[in-house]
Amino acid sequence: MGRRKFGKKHSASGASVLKQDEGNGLKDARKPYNDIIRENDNFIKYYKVQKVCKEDEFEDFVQFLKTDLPTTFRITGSKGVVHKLLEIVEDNLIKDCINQIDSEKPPNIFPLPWYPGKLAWQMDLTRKDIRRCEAYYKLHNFLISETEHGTISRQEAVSMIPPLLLDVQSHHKVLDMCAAPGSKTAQLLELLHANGDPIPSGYVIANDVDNKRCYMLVHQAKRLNSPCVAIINHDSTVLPNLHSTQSDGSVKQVQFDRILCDVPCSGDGTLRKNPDIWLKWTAANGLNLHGVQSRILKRGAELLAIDGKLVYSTCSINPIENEAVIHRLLCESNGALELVDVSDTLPGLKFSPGMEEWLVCSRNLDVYKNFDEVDEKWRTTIRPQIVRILPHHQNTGAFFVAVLKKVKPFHTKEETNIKINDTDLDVGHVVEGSKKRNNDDNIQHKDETVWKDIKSFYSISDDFDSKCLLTRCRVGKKKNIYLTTEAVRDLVVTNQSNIKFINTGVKAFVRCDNKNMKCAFRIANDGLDSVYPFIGDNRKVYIDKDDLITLLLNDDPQHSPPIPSLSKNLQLQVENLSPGSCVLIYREEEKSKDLDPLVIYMSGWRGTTSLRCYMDRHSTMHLLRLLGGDMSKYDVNKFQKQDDESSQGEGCSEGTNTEATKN
Ligand SMILES: C[S@@+](CC[C@H](N)C(=O)[O-])C[C@H]1O[C@@H](n2cnc3c(N)ncnc32)[C@H](O)[C@@H]1O
Repeated sequence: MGRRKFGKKHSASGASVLKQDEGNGLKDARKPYNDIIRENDNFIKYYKVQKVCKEDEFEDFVQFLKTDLPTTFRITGSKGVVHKLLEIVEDNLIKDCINQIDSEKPPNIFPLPWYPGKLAWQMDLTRKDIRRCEAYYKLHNFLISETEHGTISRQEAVSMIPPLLLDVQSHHKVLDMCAAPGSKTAQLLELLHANGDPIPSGYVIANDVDNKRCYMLVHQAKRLNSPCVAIINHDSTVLPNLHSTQSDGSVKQVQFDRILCDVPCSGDGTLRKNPDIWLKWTAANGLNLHGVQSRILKRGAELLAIDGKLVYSTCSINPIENEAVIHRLLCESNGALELVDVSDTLPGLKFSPGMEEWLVCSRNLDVYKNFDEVDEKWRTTIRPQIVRILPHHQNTGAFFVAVLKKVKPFHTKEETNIKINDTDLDVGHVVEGSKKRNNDDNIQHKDETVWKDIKSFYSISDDFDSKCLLTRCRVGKKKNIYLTTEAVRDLVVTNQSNIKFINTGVKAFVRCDNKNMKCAFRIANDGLDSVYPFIGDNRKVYIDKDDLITLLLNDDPQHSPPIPSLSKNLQLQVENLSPGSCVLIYREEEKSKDLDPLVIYMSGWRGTTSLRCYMDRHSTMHLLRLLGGDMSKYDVNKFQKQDDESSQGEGCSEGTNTEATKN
């Protein structure tokens, strides 16, 4: 969910420009949010005449829109981690906030009733409350470090709904047509990995027309460490067909099992989060976007497999951007698409059914008085399987979701079934932009050597498909080696002449060129969950809680914990381990058969006399939090330590401690 930037053209989408002096005539919309007068007569008039909710609810609807949005977040990760984090939220975080607040009415913090497994939480606090109030500094630190680590996602409640309704399974081919900044892409990826499979056979292709915004997707994908994602940069209205190689070597057009069309919209459902929209709202915004929204949806329907599901969503309240778009496609599809009734899918979610009638108004709010004047396509009734969420239903933003199922072919373009030469990309490259791949035998040869060294040093099992390792450049020393899946690699290789791939793969190995190690690459934390099952026992070290906490508390690369300072068990394990990269494994003792134990894999380094783990600051905080270790060194109260704030920076990267390899 999201909306176009203020006053920004969206040329590629063909959508019109939102001008600064639109709306209620105020020229300078760049006011501090506090100073914005949350009123717009045209907005009120328009939605009254559209009968967007029952008459007796209208006042509530408007009042809720005028208040700030509560904060929400989702918990994600392996089952063991999720269970632990839930415990921390319920037992520590909430109590902490309540105890700290010097008020009779502490903030309400509760799990969203409709989100499965208590994994999404809402608190009646705005982002600003949390940032500015000292009592919430631990909560603020929690939100920042867990977000950066990838174990929570701060996402608006209503924006969590479309991926849930898509019902993604680990084998699904999923397309996210308008993906940036990527909160829903992240959720789709989580669902793909939900059954615990570190390398699912399905994938998510995340597309956005805006090249810069595609890099927001890169950041999201990096947080989640999935090898099953590729980011592409196209106008969805004319998204080229993608092809994949079949088992018989032929190449066939990809038909997606699941498609998300979270289209660009006027965004008036986000008024609580973006009050500047009050200043520039006009009825024209929705009208101008209807065309591009319809074209994106239609292209999505073309790319959908038979029996596949497509979710169309907007954060707009306007029926012209919502029901009218769905209605238009249903009319054109000649029975190929059906609306799916999702009204019972998320018990506990309050919503209104889709609108059955709507009006077309001009920019000046001239409503078509004589209904005969209105084109047929605007006025037919739509069945109410659609989910419409308004802010007063359950104190959220406003949102629109419709789920479509394809039951027979629709606008089929000729299916291509072409033979191509199988491109043998042993250690290939991550494609940046539309650069074409050219063969370079020398590099292939060198890469084979690199792979041989890695395979032998880590005793990597023969089941591991080294073709799925990619590098970013074809010439010179490779810095990082990325892991992708067979299916994603095939897509990159097969489509690189007509698809602009921005990024794919998760970092699996990092060059470290240390004279003490017999391999030039160390293991990266990012891809460890996927690579771990293939690593031999010779580089695995099992670590207990106390030793792990000792390692995590050490942040001085020049003085890593000396081996004799660690437990006897650990000393014995590393005694015969040659210097270099290793995997540290922590396994919590099983408390109950019903609960998955906490298991953590980390990239470690056995120095000549010391042992350490590679962890950035946020991941260190995350692990200490899970282990119940002393966090005082990192869980800084910025109100007491204002001067240190910049040095507590939020952008550390793995291996802040690159010097560690010298120990
Ligand atoms: C509502 S936002 C998507 C929010 C995103 N799904 C999320 O959950 O974070 C709409 C996105 O559509 C992109 N967009 C606009 N026109 C497009 C087009 N014709 N093709 C593809 N993407 C487009 C915009 O750049 C913007 O990032």
